[in-house]
Amino acid sequence: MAERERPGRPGGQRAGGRRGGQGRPGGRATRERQVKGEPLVGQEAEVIVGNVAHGGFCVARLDGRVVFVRHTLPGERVRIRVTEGGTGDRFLRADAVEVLEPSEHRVTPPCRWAGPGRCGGCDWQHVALDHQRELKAQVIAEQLDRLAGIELEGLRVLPLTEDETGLDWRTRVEFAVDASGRPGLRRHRSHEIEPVDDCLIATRPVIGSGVLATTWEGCEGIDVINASGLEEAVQIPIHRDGTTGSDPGVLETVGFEDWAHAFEVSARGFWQVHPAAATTFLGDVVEMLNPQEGEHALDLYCGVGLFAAGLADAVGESGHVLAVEADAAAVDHALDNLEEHPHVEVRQGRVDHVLAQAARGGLRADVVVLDPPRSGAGRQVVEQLAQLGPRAIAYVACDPSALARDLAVAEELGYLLTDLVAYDAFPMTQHVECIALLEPGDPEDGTRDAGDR
Ligand SMILES: C[S@@+](CC[C@H](N)C(=O)[O-])C[C@H]1O[C@@H](n2cnc3c(N)ncnc32)[C@H](O)[C@@H]1O
Repeated sequence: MAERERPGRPGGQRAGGRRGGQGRPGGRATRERQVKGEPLVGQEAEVIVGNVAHGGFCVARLDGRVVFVRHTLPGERVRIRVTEGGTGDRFLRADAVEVLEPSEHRVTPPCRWAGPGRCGGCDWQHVALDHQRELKAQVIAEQLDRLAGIELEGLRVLPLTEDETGLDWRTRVEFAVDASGRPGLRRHRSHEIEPVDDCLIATRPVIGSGVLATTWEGCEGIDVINASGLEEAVQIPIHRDGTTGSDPGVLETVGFEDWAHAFEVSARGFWQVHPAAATTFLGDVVEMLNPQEGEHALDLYCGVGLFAAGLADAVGESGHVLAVEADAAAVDHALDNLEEHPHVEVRQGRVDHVLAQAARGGLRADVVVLDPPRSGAGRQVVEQLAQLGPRAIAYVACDPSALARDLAVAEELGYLLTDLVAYDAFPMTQHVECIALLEPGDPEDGTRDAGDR
C-alpha cells in the first residue's frame, strides 16, 4: 500500500462520536445474563492467561470452560474471581484479583478508581500505552482473519496526538448519579455506581465544569460536553423521569492549515469524542478516496455532515454529494452546516431505504464514505453499494468485528481491502477506530500490507 503524507486537506491540496458507543464512561452497559446450572460467581482459581480477545478481556480456561478475564494481560499467572456464569454455561466472566506473575507490559494504573469491581469506563489502565496499541492491532488482525479471511501484515495502531499519557482526551462524558444525587461512573456490566472525584481520561474542562462537585438531586445522569468551539463545557442533566435539560447545541471546529469548517451538533448528538479524531479521519478519508472535480460522492451515516463537507470541496460544484442520515436532529444540523454547498443533498432516512429509492432514480456514485454505528453497515447496504460500482469506498469503523463482517461481504462481491489505518482514538479503553479503503479488484492478487503507517 502506498505511503501517504498526512494530514491532507479536503479538496486534494496539501496542508496542514447520539455519540458513538465507544465505551462511554458510565454508559449503561448492563446485560445481565441468566446463569445456567449452579452459580460460580465468587469462586476463585489460579489460571495462566491466554490471548487478548475482541471486547478487551483475555481468554483463559477453567475446568474445560472458557473464561473471559478482565484486569489482566496475556501470559500472566493470576488468581481470578468469577463475576458471571454457572456450571451450565459454556463461558464465564472473571476479574483478575491477584497477579502472581505479572506481564512486562503491566503498569500501575494512573486512575485510582480503576480495578476489579470498580469503575467500568476503562479496560486497560493497567497496561503500558504502547502495548495497549499492540493489543488493539492484534484484535483487529484476529477479527479480519477469522471473520473475513483477510491476513494483514504489520498493522500498527497510531496515536492521534503526540501526547503519550493516554489521559485527558475525552470531550464527552455521561456521568451516572446515585439515589443521593452523588455523581460517579458505572461499574463494568452493572447498574452500580462508583463514586469518583475525577475521571483522568476526561478533558480538564469536563471536570472543571464542577460536575463531580455538585449534588444532582432528581437526576439519574449528567452529560458533560467539552466542544472545541466553546470555551466552557456544557452540562445536560438527565432527570429520573427520563426527560433531559434543554440541549443548546454546540459548535465543533475541524481544520487544516488552509481549510476549516465549523459544525453545529446537538450537545448529546454524535460527534467523535477525541479532540483530534474528526480532523484526522476527514483528512485520511479524503486522501484515500482522492475525489476528483465533477465526481459524485456519497456520505452514508453522515451525522451532521463532517465528511460531506470535505467531499463537497473536493468534487466542486460540477460534482455532487448525497449525504444520508437517519436522525432528524442531525439532519437539521447537516442542512445548516452544508448550506453553503449547493451541490450537496442531505436526505433523512435509513441508508438502505434511501439507497434503494435513489438507485431507482439512477443514482451515480464514484466514491463513498461509509461511517455506520457499531453494528456495521450490514449485508444489504454493502450489496447495494457494490451494485452502484463506485471506484473507492472509505469505511470508518469503530468496531473491528462489524468491519470484518462487512469486509467479508464486500470481498465476496469484488471489493477488496486495499488500505487500512487504525487509530487509538480511545486510549485506556479496548476501543479502536479503523479506516479501511475498498476498491474493486481480484481476491487472488496476494496479501495486503498495512505496515506503512
Ligand atoms: C458513527 S456515526 C457517524 C456520524 C458522522 N459520519 C460523523 O463522523 O460525525 C453513525 C451515524 O449513523 C446514524 N445512523 C444509524 N443507523 C442509521 C441508518 N440505518 N441509516 C442512516 N443513519 C443511521 C446515526 O444517527 C449516526 O449519526
